[in-house]
Amino acid sequence: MTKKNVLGKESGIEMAINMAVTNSSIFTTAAQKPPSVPSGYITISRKKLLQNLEINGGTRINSWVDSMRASSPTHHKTLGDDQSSWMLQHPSALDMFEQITKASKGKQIVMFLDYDGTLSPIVDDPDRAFMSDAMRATVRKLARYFPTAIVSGRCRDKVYSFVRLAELYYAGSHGMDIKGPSKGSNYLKSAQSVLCQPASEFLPMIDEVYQILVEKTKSTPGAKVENNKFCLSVHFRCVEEKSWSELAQQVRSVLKEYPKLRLTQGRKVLEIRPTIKWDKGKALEFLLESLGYANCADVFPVYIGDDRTDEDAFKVLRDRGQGFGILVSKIPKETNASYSLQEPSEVMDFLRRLVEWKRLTLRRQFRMLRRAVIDDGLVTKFDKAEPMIPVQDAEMTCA
Ligand SMILES: O=P(O)(O)OC[C@H]1O[C@H](O[C@H]2O[C@H](CO)[C@@H](O)[C@H](O)[C@H]2O)[C@H](O)[C@@H](O)[C@@H]1O
Repeated sequence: MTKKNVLGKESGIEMAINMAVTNSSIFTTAAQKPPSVPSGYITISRKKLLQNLEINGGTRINSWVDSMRASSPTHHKTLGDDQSSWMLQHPSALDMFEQITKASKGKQIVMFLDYDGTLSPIVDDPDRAFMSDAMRATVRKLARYFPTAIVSGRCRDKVYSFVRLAELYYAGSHGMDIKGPSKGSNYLKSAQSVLCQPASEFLPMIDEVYQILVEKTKSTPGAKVENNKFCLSVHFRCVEEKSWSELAQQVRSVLKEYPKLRLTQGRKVLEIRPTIKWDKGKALEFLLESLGYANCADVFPVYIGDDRTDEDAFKVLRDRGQGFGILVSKIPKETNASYSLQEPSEVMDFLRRLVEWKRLTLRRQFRMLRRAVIDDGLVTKFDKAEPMIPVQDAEMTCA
């Protein structure tokens, strides 16, 4: 039933079905359509797709499991035609750097960064997904130049314990737990207290389901249930592939008793979350609004992420026609992102280039301003003031 393409990955049909399982509201209008799928992929009508989903729970489980299998980069070694075609549609953000900065000209860039697989490499143990010191230093510099938010499926406290930068915005639990910087934000001071928890009423239910799932899955070697406060993750990464269907079935059977919870899929993980209409895309909109960019044409949001759950944010940007998404992936995936990066090390390169570009741009602007002041004969006043203004802050004001 599963049609593999030349890279041995899931076919267009399977991708489409899996995406629909994750978010059935996707692709409802022509305007929301993602870029057309690369040649060699097969498309399927929405009606047919929904029929496929209705067949039975088993089909759904199989498609999750097949998709998890397919998403392992170790299965894909060659750069075939499909990959080249996909790269044409989603070129490397590093190769397109100049075009990207040109498009942002005169606008305020706001950065949104997913954590796992974007800032930190994917590892077997979710408790040891540390980001490197070099990445931390890069993100710290980034936040000096642009408002920066971490948007993660993890519990907010947990992702903070990995990132440890108090000057950032954090949206944990797939955006269901948002908080502004606790120190040193150069941007909207009142946003420091921003707090958004649209799923608070689900806390007792999530805790209850966590206990049940821990109990239910403990007979499956390698299975791990992670409590992300407003959502849960059931990890498959260390479970033998032959046990994946059974584990997925166990999770599904628990969820049957909780119609107010839904299942979505990540990288070798099934995620349980409230059925509320809230996701990383909504979190992005909420943060833009909190920063004062709700109806602003002069904002340029950039979202970098590697996961299906990041697609909600990519789609928001595509629909708004503002900024763009960057998908971190070594393999072609159906996506609403415009550009791609292969792995966290490329993300770091991209962020460093962005910092350097902004630093040089601001220095140039600062020099021009200084020249203008000198030309206007205000040199004495200006020269007195200069040492009082740290270059960083002086640069910020003319951004
Ligand atoms: O939104 P994110 O920040 O990308 O969080 C999504 C999930 O990330 C974590 O799981 C993933 O990374 C683990 C560590 O590298 C890996 O072992 C696992 O297989 C991946 O799915 C996190 O543990 C989950 O709770 C998040 O939902």
